[in-house]
Amino acid sequence: MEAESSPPPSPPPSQSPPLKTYKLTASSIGYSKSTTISPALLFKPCKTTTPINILKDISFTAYPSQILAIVGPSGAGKSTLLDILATGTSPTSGTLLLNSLPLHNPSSFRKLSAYVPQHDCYLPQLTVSETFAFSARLLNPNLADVSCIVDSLLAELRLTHLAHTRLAHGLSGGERRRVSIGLSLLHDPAILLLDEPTSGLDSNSALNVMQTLRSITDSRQRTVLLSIHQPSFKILATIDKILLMSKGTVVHYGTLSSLEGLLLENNFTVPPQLNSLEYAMEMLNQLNYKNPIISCLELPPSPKNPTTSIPETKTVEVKYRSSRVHEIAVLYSRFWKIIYRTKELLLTNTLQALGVGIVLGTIYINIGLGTSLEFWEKVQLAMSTKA
Ligand SMILES: Nc1ncnc2c1ncn2[C@@H]1O[C@H](COP(=O)(O)OP(=O)(O)OP(=O)(O)O)[C@@H](O)[C@H]1O
Repeated sequence: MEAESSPPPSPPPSQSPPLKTYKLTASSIGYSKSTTISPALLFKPCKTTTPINILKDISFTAYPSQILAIVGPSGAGKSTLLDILATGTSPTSGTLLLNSLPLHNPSSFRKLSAYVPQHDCYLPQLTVSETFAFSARLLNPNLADVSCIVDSLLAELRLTHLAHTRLAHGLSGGERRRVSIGLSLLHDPAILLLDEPTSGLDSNSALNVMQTLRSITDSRQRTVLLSIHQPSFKILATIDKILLMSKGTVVHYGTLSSLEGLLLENNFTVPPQLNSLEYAMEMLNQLNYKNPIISCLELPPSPKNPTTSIPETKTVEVKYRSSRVHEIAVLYSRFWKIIYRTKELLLTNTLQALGVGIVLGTIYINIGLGTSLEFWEKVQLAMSTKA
C-alpha cells in the first residue's frame, strides 16, 4: 500500500542536447507582381503595366514556444505571406531574419522548418501508424526503431487509439489534419508553418487541432505560424499573438489584449456576442493603426556590433531572385525604349533633312535657272545689238 501511495520516482535527467530554438522575423516584406517581357518584343518598347502590390511593408517576429496566427479577410495576403515565410516565394522587397540574421539560404531553412499545406496529402489505403512508419522510412531508410518514433508521434497527436485505422475510412477531417501535421513533425522541425489548419472543420475538430498544435508548440519550444479564418473564443485561447492583415498590409500585430486596446483607442467597444478579433475584422477599414512593432523587431546586427546569437544554419549571401529579375527586366525595358526612341528620332530627322534638301534644291535650281535664263537673254540681246 505504501509503495502505491509514494510518489513515482523522478525521471532520470535528460541526456538529449539542448533544444535549438528559432525566432523568425519579417522585416518590411513586400511582394508585387510585375510585367514579364517577351523576347518577341525585341525592337518594340516593352509595355509596362502598374505592378500589383500584394504585400506591403509586413513586419513582425514569431518567437519560440509561441503560436502566431495570421488572420484577415479573404484576399488579405495570408497565403502569399506564408509562402514567402516558407521560402517558396521570394519577396520583392524586405528581408527574412532567422535569429536576427538575414535568411539567405532557403534550403537550410527548409531543413529546420516544415510547411503544412491546406489540403491533406496521404495514401488512403494505409493505416495511421503505417503512414507515419512509411514516411519515417522514406526520410531515413537506416532507421533502426521506427515503431518507437511512430508511437511517440501517435501519443503527441493524441491518435494512439486510431493507430490501426485506415486513412480513407473511419477518420474525421480533424483527425486527418492531425495526421498531416504529424507527417510534418517527422524530421522534428523547429519552425512550423501551417496554411489554414482548421479550414473545413467543425468547431470541435478545429479546437482539437489547435489544442494539439498548442501542445506541440510547448513540448519542443517550436515556433508556430499559421493562417486562420475567424477563430472562436476557445481557439483564440490557444494562440499567443495575432497578425491581423487587410489588403496586403498589417492592421495589428500583438496579443489579443493589445488588439482590444487598439479598438478602445479608436473608440470602439466590443459587443458581448463577438470576440475582439471578430469585431476588429468588422471594423478593419476604420482602425487607425500606428505601427509599434518596428521597435520590437530585432534587425540584423551592424558589422561593427555582431550579435552573439548565431543561428544553426550557415548562411550564404544570395540576393532574392525575383527582385533581381525585376531589376533586370526594368533595365532591359529602358534599354529598348531608348533604342526605339533613337531609331524614331533618326528616322524623323532623316525625313526632315530630306524635305529641307528638296526645298533648298528646288530654290537653288530655280535661282540657277533664273540666273542662266537672264544670262542667255543678255547674250541674245548683245548678239542682236551687234548685228
Ligand atoms: N499570382 C498572382 N497574380 C496576381 N495576383 C495574385 C497572385 N496571387 C495572389 N494574388 C492576389 O493577391 C491577393 C492575396 O492573395 P492570397 O491568396 O494571399 O490571400 P488570402 O488572404 O490567403 O486569401 P484566402 O483567405 O481567400 O485564401 C489576392 O487579391 C489575390 O488575388
